[in-house]
Amino acid sequence: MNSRFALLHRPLFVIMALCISVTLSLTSYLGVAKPFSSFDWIDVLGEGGMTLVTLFWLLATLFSRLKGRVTNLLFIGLLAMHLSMLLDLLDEFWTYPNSGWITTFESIPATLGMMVMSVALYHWHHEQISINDKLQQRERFYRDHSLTDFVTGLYSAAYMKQQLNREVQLSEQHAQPFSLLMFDLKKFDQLNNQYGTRHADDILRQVAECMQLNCRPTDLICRFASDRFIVFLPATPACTATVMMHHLQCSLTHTRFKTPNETQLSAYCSHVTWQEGHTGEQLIEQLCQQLAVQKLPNSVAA
Ligand SMILES: Nc1nc2c(ncn2[C@@H]2O[C@H](COP(=O)(O)OP(=O)(O)OP(=O)(O)O)[C@@H](O)[C@H]2O)c(=O)[nH]1
Repeated sequence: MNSRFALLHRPLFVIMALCISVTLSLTSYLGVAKPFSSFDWIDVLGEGGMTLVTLFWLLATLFSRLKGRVTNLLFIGLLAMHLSMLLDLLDEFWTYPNSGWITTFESIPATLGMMVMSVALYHWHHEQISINDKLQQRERFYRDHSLTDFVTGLYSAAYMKQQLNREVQLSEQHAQPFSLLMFDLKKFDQLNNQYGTRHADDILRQVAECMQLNCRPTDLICRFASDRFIVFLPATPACTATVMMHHLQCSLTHTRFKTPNETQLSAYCSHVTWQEGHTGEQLIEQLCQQLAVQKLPNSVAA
């Protein structure tokens, strides 16, 4: 509930107060008080409870909804039900010798109120569908433009490319080399077929964790494509990059990944170190070419 919403509904609060005051005044003006001994306390309790609950629903609606058609319909329906309950409660305390129509009338607002409420709920349902649609569109927008990979939580390829281009510019100014590693899991397709996508996704997540554990805090790991990862090693010369690549490759090979059976993985890997004049795309192209060579049937790595 939000008190700021209530400020939007000042006219509805006035209407509610007016209707309740008129009902109370009318019944006390037309009615004759019943003797205390004839009060039926069980009825008072039951009808009083319903009167309070409908009043609470009314207030909750005004404190939690914005202005609009659904709010107005809910207000009308709930107010009519509340007035019916109030009249029902009041005739526990008053009799109406010359105005029996009040007792006849008391159940009509409830019926009308319920009909209006039904219409309000129908429109509320449609309102909710359209809100959900908008939320889904927004969620898709953020997911599409997200900088992280949905499955592994690693950085996305788009983010890596952004960082790479920035780093190429910086390196050109400061002539400081950086390196990139690329890993491609071997026969991941078979794991997908053997264990199904859910378990294969789990493996990708565990691979991501394994790489994070074995990289330095300054390194940036991204999931480049399906079972392909890139590690960006800032301020790292070629010799250190080679050591890091073998270290990561060994870590992947020696880890037992949790699946229905424990699975061991191996990966093709390549590395490249920035040299003056190279663009980010060229570096990635070189990494991919090295992997393609390893995948050739006659290659040792294959
Ligand atoms: N579970 C899961 N599988 C994916 C995802 N993205 C791509 N894949 C699957 O990953 C597999 C990659 O297949 P390939 O590129 O042939 O790789 P591979 O089987 O490892 O082949 P080699 O690299 O030559 O050993 C395909 O079966 C894709 O459907 C994903 O997000 N989750």
